[in-house]
Amino acid sequence: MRIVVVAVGRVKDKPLRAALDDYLGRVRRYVPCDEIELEDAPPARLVPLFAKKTEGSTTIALEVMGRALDSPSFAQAVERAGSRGKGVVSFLIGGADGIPPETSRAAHDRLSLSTLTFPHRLARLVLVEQIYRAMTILRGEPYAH
Ligand SMILES: C[S@@+](CC[C@H](N)C(=O)[O-])C[C@H]1O[C@@H](n2cnc3c(N)ncnc32)[C@H](O)[C@@H]1O
Repeated sequence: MRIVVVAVGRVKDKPLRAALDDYLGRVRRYVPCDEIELEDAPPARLVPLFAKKTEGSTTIALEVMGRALDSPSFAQAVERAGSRGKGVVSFLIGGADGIPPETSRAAHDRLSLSTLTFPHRLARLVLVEQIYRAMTILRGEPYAH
């Protein structure tokens, strides 16, 4: 399995960047994981960008109104997605205006992290933490605090 996080916006805030890098590093102990940042743009420009960056992968759009899962079920969903096709799982995070509807419709799955709406950079951090948690669940290993 390989994981790609495709997110709108750059994380420039140092503490947030450090927290993201910490969890990305933890995920990379288990699987290769890339982070791709897209410039925020109108939907007409974002749709082809998302499509290009996720070509050939199984795509999971992160949306407030997506399927709500607990962490063990999220881990199963990641494992299932990783067993499809080439084994590349792309997670999509939108910008301030969310994921374009066309990109959302094209995704293989739509998952929610909470019924609360987070700023996109914070949603990215919660997502990467949950991917790390999923890896520990799938391997039956303790979560390192
Ligand atoms: C500020 S939110 C976008 C809000 C926008 N009005 C909408 O309804 O999509 C920015 C991005 O963060 C992610 N996000 C924020 N809260 C989320 C949540 N609870 N579950 C999943 N993704 C979330 C989504 O990818 C969303 O596109």
